[in-house]
Amino acid sequence: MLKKFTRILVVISHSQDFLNGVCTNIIHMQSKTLKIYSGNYDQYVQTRSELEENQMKQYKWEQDQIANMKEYIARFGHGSAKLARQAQSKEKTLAKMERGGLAEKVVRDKVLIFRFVDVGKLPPPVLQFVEVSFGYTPENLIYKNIEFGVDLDSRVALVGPNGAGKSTLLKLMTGDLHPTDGMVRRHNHLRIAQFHQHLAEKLNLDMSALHYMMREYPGNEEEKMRAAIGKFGLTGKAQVMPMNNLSDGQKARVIFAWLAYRQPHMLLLDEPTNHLDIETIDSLAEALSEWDGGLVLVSHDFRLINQVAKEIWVCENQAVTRWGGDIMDFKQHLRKKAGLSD
Ligand SMILES: Nc1ncnc2c1ncn2[C@@H]1O[C@H](COP(=O)(O)OP(=O)(O)OP(=O)(O)O)[C@@H](O)[C@H]1O
Repeated sequence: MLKKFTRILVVISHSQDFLNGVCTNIIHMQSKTLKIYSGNYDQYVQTRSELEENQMKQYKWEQDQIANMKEYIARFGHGSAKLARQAQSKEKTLAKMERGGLAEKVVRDKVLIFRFVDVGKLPPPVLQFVEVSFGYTPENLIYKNIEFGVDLDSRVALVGPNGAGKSTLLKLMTGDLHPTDGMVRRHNHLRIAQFHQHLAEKLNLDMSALHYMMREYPGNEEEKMRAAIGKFGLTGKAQVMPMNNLSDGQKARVIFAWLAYRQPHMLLLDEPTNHLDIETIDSLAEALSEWDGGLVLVSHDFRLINQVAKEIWVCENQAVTRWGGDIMDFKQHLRKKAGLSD
């Protein structure tokens, strides 16, 4: 109904699905300024990410140039006549750049502080795939003879085409699926926690987040559970109202609190950002960067991958292959493959 509404409609909502359904413009408020993005919420996230990525590139480039010029001026400004002339010329270029306006560093409003509990170390090998083959049916193998290890200092992003087997690989890691051939070895004390979208379906939405956590982890004091949920940015009334009333992003935070309370050594995250806004994603990225456990991430969100992954593994053609560059190189590679220019 709201979609057919022809006059101006202003909506303030946490629900991204709702915003996607009814909005044709998104207004972003930050540092006392407003910026309008045309399109729905998903388009806003995409455009804002791209603009910020470009802004950061420009900022870094300009700052490098400025640092080089300043160094030159300091070193040669009082040198021989020729060098001093060059230094003067650089001084002029520098002044011109500054007059023209420099790119500002991208600054984010910090809205949430996520925190995972540090768990200490387990000696490697922590999780090992030994000549693993797997297929849901024997005649259709998704993986053939794959071998790799994941340890607590691993920060891996799994990428690859839809249906290549990324989620399947996570399930083989957790033991939800068993290899058709070969072996997955896990350290005896290894605790793995997996985040995936279907966990939200397991929440009892008539319960509050606090009630839910107390039922899941019985024998704990209320204060302790409140603190555990609070670490993921759900505070006050939001902890005690039925979860039915929470946004998808807030429900995701309950799930993160639930996972974190198990104090995993290793987190496997399958599309964790689907219902999260940019600021929440950044909080998650920061928490993951500060945490000392192992991480395997499946995500279409290249920004998140860029922030937290140290390695990119490509799942394709029944194999898992380490990508030589970073996720931006991989993005470039995909664009080239699809015949898209920069
Ligand atoms: N329970 C299942 N039974 C049979 N086939 C399955 C099952 N789960 C997944 N598949 C199939 O296995 C293949 C790999 O699926 P998987 O979900 O692991 O891929 P993915 O790389 O995670 O894909 P996406 O990026 O689309 O999420 C797909 O062809 C999928 O249809």
